Amino acid sequence: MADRVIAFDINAARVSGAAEGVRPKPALAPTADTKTPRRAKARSELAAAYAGLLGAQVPAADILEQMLLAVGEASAAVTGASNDEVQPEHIAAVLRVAGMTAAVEQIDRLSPGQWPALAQMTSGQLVLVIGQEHDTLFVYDKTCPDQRAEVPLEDFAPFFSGKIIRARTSLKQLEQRHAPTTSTEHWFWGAFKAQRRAFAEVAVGSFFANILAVSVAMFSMQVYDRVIPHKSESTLWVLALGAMLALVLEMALKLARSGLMDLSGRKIELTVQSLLMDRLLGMKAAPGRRSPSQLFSAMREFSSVREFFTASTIGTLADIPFIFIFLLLVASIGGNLVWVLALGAVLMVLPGFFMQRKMIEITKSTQGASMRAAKLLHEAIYEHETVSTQRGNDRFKRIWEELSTLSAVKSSESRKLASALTYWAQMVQQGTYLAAVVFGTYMVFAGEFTVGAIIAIGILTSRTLAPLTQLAGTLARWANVKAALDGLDAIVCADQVQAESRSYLRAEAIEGEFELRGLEFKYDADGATNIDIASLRVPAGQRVAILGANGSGKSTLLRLLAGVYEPSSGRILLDGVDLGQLHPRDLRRSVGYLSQDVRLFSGTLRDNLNLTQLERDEERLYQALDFAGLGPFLRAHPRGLDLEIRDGGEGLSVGQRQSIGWARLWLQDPSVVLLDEPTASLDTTLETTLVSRLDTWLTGRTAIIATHRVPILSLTTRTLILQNGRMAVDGPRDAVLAHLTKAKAGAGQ
Ligand SMILES: Nc1ncnc2c1ncn2[C@@H]1O[C@H](COP(=O)(O)OP(=O)(O)OP(=O)(O)O)[C@@H](O)[C@H]1O
Repeated sequence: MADRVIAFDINAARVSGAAEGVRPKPALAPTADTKTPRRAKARSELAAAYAGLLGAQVPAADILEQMLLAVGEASAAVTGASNDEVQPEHIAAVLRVAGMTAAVEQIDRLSPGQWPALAQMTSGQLVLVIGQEHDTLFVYDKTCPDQRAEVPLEDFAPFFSGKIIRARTSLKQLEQRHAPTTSTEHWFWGAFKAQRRAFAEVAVGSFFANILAVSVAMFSMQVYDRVIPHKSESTLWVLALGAMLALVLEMALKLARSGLMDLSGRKIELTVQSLLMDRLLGMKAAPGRRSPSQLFSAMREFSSVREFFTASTIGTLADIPFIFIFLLLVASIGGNLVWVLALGAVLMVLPGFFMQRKMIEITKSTQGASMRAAKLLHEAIYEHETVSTQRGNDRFKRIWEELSTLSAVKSSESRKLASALTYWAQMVQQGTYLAAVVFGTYMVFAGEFTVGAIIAIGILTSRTLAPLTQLAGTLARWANVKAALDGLDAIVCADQVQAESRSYLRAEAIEGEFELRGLEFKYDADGATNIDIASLRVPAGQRVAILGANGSGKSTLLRLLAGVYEPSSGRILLDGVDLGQLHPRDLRRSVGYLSQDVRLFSGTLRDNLNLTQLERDEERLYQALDFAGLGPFLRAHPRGLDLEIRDGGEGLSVGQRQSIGWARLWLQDPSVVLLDEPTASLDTTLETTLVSRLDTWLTGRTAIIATHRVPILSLTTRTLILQNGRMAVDGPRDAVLAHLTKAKAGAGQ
C-alpha cells in the first residue's frame, strides 16, 4: 500500500536557526516516510513525547505495541478502519491505556489554550504542538537542540486539518503520582464498594417491599376484628383490594430489586474475575509459590463465591434489618409477646454461628481432597500415554479411589451439618409460631387481645422469621465461600512480576551487558545453594556457551538472567541496572528466552507464533518459520498457519515445537537471547542450517547458550562450565575445548 503523503515539512517550516528575516516555506514534496510500519513507529515516538509532556513516562516501544493492538481487530470494529493505518482514534485509545483521558477533537481556530496536543495535518501527518504564543507555534522536533521548533501560524494553518488529539492527565493518574498510596481495599469487598449506589437503591426497595409485606397481616386483623363482627361486605372487598394491590406492588419492587442485584452482581463478578486473571498471569515464577494444581483449584472455587452472591442471598441479607420493623409492629399489637419472637429469632441463627468453625474445617479438608483429585485427573488425562505404557494404571486407580472416598465422606459430613442447621431453623420457626399463638390465646382469655390480633401475629411471625430460615442456609454455605476466598487471597496477594506500588526504570533499548555480583540462588530456602557465582561479566554482543553436567544449574542460571527467578542474594545487572529495577515490559521485549521445553497452546499455529498478537503480516510469520526450518512444511500443509494445535499442544512433533520456539524468538527480535538447549530436539541437517543462519542473526546480540551440542558451540566465542551451580571454567571457546579434550584423553589412558 504505497500511499504518497504530501507532508507538512517541519524542517522547512521552522524558524529556529533560520536566517533572520527569511521565513521558510513549508515543503510540499512527497516524503519518503510513507510506509505504514515506519509511520506507526514515528507516531508512537510522537505519542511517547506527548505523554512525556504530560508527565507520563511511557516508552515509544510500549506505545507502538499498544498502537498495533489498537489497529487490530478491536479497533477496526470501533473506528471502521479497514487497513493497517494508525488513525488518530487509535492514538487516543493508546493514550487512554497509558492512563490519560484522550479524545480526538475538531477545532476551528488555533488558540493557545488547546496545546499541548497532537495536530493532524491535511496530509495525514501528525505534529506535536507544544504551545502557542501569539502567531507562533512551538512544535516538537527532536532534531533541534532544545527539541522544539518555532513555526509561524500562517505557515502551519494552511496545512492543518482541524483535527487534534488532546490528552489530559486523569485524576486517577494525578492521585497515583501525588497522593501517598494508602489504599488497603480488599480485592473482593472493594469491588462491592463500587456498587454502593446500586446497593443503596436495593435497600430503599427492600424498605418499601417490607412495609408492603405487612398488608396481609393487617388485612387479616381487620377482617377478624371489624368485618366479621359487623358483617360489612363492602369493607371486606375494599380491604381485600388494598391488600392485593400491596402484594402486587411488593412483587414489582422485589422483581426490580433482584434485577438491580443481578446487574451489580455481574459487574462485581466481571471486575473480580478480571483482577484474578491479571494477578494469576502477573505472578512471579518464584520457587515455593503455590503449586499449579493449588492455583487451578483456587481459581475454580471462585464459582462457589459467585453462586453465593446471587440475588437470593443478597435479597435475604437485605431483608434482615427489616426484621426489626416487624418486631416493632408485633410489639405495637401484642406488647410483650414480641419477646417470644425475639427469642425464636436468636435461637434460629445461633447454631449457625457456632458451627462456622467446624463447617470451615470440613470444607477445607473436602477442598484439599478435591484439589488432589483434580491434579490426579489432569495427570491421568494429559499424561495418559506415560501412565499406560509405564503401567501406572493401578497406582492412579488406587489414589483416585482413596481421594474419592475421602471427598465423599467429607462432603456428606458437610451436607449433614448444613441440613441439620436448616431443619433446626425451620423447627424453631414453627415452635415460635406455636409459642406466639399460646401466649396470644392467654391474652385473649385475659381480654387483652382480639382473635384478629392472634391471626395477624401468626402471619407476622412467619414473615419476621422467614429471612432467618434462609440465613441459616446461607451461614451453612458461607464456610465454602470463606474457604474459596482464602484460596483466592493467596493468588491475589502473591508477589507480582510488576508490583503496583513501585516504579520501574524504563529502558527504550537494552544493549545486553550482563554483570553478576555475588549471585546465589536456592530453590528451597532451607536447601542447598543451586547457583553460586561470585562474579561474572558478559559484555554486550558477546556469544557465550554454558556447558555442564545434567543438574549443574545451566537452566536455572538462564532463568535468573531472563528475570524469571529472582536471586536469593546478590545482584544481576543488565546494562548496569539491577534486573529487578527494569520495567518487566522492557525486559520481556528486549530479552528473548528460549526454554528447553517449548510449550504450545490450543488454537491455531498462527496464534501460537504470535502470542503477543502484534504481528499481523503473514509474510513475516512465514519468514520466521523459514528461519526456524518449518517454512517448507507449512507452506505445503493444507491448513498452513491455520493448522490446529490441539489441547495440550498436540499437533506438532517435539522438534517442530522447538522450531516454533525459534520462530517466536525471531519475531520478537530481542537484543539479548538466552537459549536453553536450543537445538536438542532438531535433526542434524536442520541444526546445521539453523546454526549457519544464526551466525548472521546473532550479530550485535548478546547470546548466552546452554548446550550439550557441539555444532552450536561454533557460534560462540567464550565458554563457561558450571559444576554444581558454581563456575568451574571460564575462558575463550577454543582454549576451553582444547583443555576439555586433553582432560578427556588423559582420563581415557
Ligand atoms: N523447580 C525446581 N525446584 C527445585 N529444584 C530444582 C528445580 N529445577 C531444578 N532444580 C534443581 O536445581 C539444580 C539445577 O537444575 P537445572 O535444571 O538448572 O540443571 P541443568 O544444568 O539445566 O540440567 P540439564 O542439563 O539436565 O538441563 C538441579 O539439582 C535440580 O535438581
